[in-house]
Amino acid sequence: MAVETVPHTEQPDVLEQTQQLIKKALEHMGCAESFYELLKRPLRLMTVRIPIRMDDGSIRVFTGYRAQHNDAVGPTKGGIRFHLAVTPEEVTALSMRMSIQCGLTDLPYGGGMGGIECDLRTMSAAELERLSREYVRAISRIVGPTKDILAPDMYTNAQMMAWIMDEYSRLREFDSPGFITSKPLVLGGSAGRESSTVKGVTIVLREAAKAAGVQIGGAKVIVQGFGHAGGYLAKFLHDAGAKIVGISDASGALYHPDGLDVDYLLEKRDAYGAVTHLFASAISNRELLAQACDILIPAAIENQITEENAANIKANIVVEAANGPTTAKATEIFASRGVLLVPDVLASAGGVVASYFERVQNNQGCYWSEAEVYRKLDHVLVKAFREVHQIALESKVDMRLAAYMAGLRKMAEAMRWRGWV
Ligand SMILES: NC(=O)c1ccc[n+]([C@@H]2O[C@H](COP(=O)([O-])OP(=O)(O)OC[C@H]3O[C@@H](n4cnc5c(N)ncnc54)[C@H](O)[C@@H]3O)[C@@H](O)[C@H]2O)c1
Repeated sequence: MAVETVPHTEQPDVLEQTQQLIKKALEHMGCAESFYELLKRPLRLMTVRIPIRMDDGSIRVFTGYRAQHNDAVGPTKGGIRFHLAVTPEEVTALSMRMSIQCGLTDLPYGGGMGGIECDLRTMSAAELERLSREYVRAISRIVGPTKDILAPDMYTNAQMMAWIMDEYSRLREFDSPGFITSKPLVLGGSAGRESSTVKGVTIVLREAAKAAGVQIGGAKVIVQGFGHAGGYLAKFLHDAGAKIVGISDASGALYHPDGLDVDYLLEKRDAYGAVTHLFASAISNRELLAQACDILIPAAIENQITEENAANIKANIVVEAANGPTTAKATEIFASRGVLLVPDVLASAGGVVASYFERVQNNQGCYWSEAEVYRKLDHVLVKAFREVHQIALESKVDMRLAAYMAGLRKMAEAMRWRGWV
């Protein structure tokens, strides 16, 4: 029985938006049309059909993908998501964004991304293990520690990474920890990897505040979303002396100009990051975004800041902890108003940098402390932020376009040297 899939209408838009940004960035960089011709699609996109015997004895056929955007600089690298709405367009767009993240942080990688159409909630652990193992067998010809390095993404975790690494090592008949990152520590995982993405957000936020002349101590901050990312960021900023004047979750928002009690809210928050339903004074997310603050951190879902509300936002700095919270039109409005927008590709780049550190440690057989990982992460992200900011100032473009230009620079040069363009 084939797995049921649902249409995911947003996916082609994500691909189209990513392609448009790449095209615009290459034009600003003075690259010929041939660069875009190659970069508008992945070099390889593999589709696999995977028959799995389910616990009840029936066979179910799953569809999986692996996109490898560009390997001019080095092997591709990127996550795997297990989700019913995974499509080839989605993994294509995400592989392109991974290329940008690797490029702007100067990692020796291009972007990759994969996924399997499946609904984890309906599968047992044994079925998931069989699916993880068969997926890597199905794509084994095109992946490997020097070809394409895998990692977790939505709805995948360290256990699945361990199964995939184990299956790949069996296939190749040698232990291959550097083939996949975010493994359990005992299998060659890296200290600090789990918090590296959100830790990275705090590093670029600190740099953005410096660049905009805003002191974090005493700054008024609104955080949209109070889950893993939003809760961590609210706590980090609160401890750094900022005043968290607003937070929100899926059902509403809380705002107080004198600051909220973040520790109390974190204590009351449930496992889904929900807390505002406990308060009669809750307002809507839309109302929250229009309140006074110096720094706004969207850390929930996409398309929250649009051409309809961008002009009402009071913050001088907006840091996109979530993926795609600001539309292209809203990005333009921010740029025309002088709001410093730190785009998602830069704000969330800490994860792939820490994945790279994990692979370096696997190759060396020598492991670093969490403090060492964070020190190195700081160094890479400060450099990345400064480069992107400088490109934005020099080329008079917004930070999102500047991030794409920084992300494509090395890849474009490598393609030229290789004679691909
Ligand atoms: N988990 C991480 O380490 C991490 C790090 C950096 C960035 N991110 C990104 O941040 C975003 C959130 O991830 P997470 O891990 O915190 O998820 P999560 O599921 O832990 O939390 C999501 C939060 O957003 C809230 N939310 C959902 N819909 C909302 C809406 N319409 N309006 C306002 N709030 C809403 C939920 O109530 C919850 O508080 C994602 O885009 C993710 O990619 C996650």
